[in-house]
Amino acid sequence: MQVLPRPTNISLDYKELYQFLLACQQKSLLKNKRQFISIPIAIEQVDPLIIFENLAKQEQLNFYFENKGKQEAIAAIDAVAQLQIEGKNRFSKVQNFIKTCTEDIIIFDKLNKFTTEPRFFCSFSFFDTTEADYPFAAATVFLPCWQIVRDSDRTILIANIAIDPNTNLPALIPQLKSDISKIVTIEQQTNKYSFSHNLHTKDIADTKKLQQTILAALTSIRAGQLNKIVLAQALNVWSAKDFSLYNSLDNLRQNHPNCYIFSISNSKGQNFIGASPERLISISDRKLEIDALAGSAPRGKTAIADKQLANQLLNSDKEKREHKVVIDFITQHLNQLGIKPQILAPRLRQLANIQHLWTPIEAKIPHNVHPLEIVAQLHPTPAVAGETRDIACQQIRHYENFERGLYAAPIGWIDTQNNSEFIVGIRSALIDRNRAILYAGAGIVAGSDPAKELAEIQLKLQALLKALT
Ligand SMILES: C=C(O[C@@H]1C=C(C(=O)O)C=C[C@H]1O)C(=O)O
Repeated sequence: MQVLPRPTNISLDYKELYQFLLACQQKSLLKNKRQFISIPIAIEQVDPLIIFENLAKQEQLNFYFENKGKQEAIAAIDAVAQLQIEGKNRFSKVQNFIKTCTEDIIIFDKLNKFTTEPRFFCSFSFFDTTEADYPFAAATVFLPCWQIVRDSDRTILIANIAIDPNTNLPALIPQLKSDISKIVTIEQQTNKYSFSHNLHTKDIADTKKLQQTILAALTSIRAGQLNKIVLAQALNVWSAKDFSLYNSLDNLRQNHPNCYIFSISNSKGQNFIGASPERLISISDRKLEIDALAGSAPRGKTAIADKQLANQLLNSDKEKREHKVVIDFITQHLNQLGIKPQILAPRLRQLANIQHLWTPIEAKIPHNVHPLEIVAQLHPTPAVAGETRDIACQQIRHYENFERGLYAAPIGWIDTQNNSEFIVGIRSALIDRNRAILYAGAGIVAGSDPAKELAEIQLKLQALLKALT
């Protein structure tokens, strides 16, 4: 059980807000267009996951993001505007949607006290299109009704509302007041429900077949068809009871404090969740940060064994080649956008169960480059597809007998100032009531040992399985 200080009064002048909304309604009348009013409110430090658990409903679009190590957590609940699309131009269509909505956003923040802007939350699938029965669209973007952003020293709640000439403002204010009061008085303590593990599992791509696929991929690599391919496995899991989204996310953040914990719902009862160590992009005041992450080893059981594994990883030719392919690809594709990256020294990214070779990449981005142009250029990187990209993607389609869907694809947010963060949705699971499909993969290059790659995938899947309750 976790107990946090209970939120107290918040400072929002509803009379002043009413006058402001009247002026916004006038504007909407003149423009003949609905306007979005964004109302930021500083509230006491809360756990956004508890708010998420209490407020988020299965029939709404919802989004959760947390990096415990960085003391950052975001909950986005329900949509005031949304778009779900398929197809090749999905990144630019989402960009246009954000641009159009942003033109209609009016922020009620007269003193300019808050630097937290309203954010658009997005998920993309690995490929441009998804199979007809896959429960998420190839691209989803939404402006939430409620956004809660907590960092190390403050929590900002944002209410986004749509106003048109017909909106009944006298009725809206008491509703808003009651909703805000409900949110800030949510009991900041929670009891985890006890849940007996009775999980049944079945590999979709059975392990023997995956081993054969890895051998076939190695033959293609030797024949010079490609340099690297990332092959994944899907694991079907059933439980007697429905999985608890809250418990699973809470487990993930406790077990993987250095990873990005995420959850996105499709408003039809399915959720895509995971704990990813890989940041595709993060942009703050035009400073771009990217993680090149590829090349792995397990963690050792003792400090000496761990150090030995780390040293082997840092010095292995095969792992270094697998890693370099990712750095070269990112550099090249940023150059194509006129971005000159700085490649920092390679290092280790040590997680609870696994360690990776990691090279941080930084750059200052020009004013005219939108975060989604960078995402569109980079996705999928050779960390999750391979090299060359097109051939690797064709072979992934050929070899993998399951829909990747949101696995290994960009998930994140963009605010109205083009600050942004997208992670790569690896080590993830599609949850559908009492059923789940777990996904994890590994990069194959010349010299890969199929048994080791299979063991790496199992290690990643087991970490997820442990969190599902
Ligand atoms: C593809 C995944 O992870 C990727 C593959 C890695 C590897 O093979 O060394 C390391 C990190 C990720 O780039 C996954 O976890 O599903």
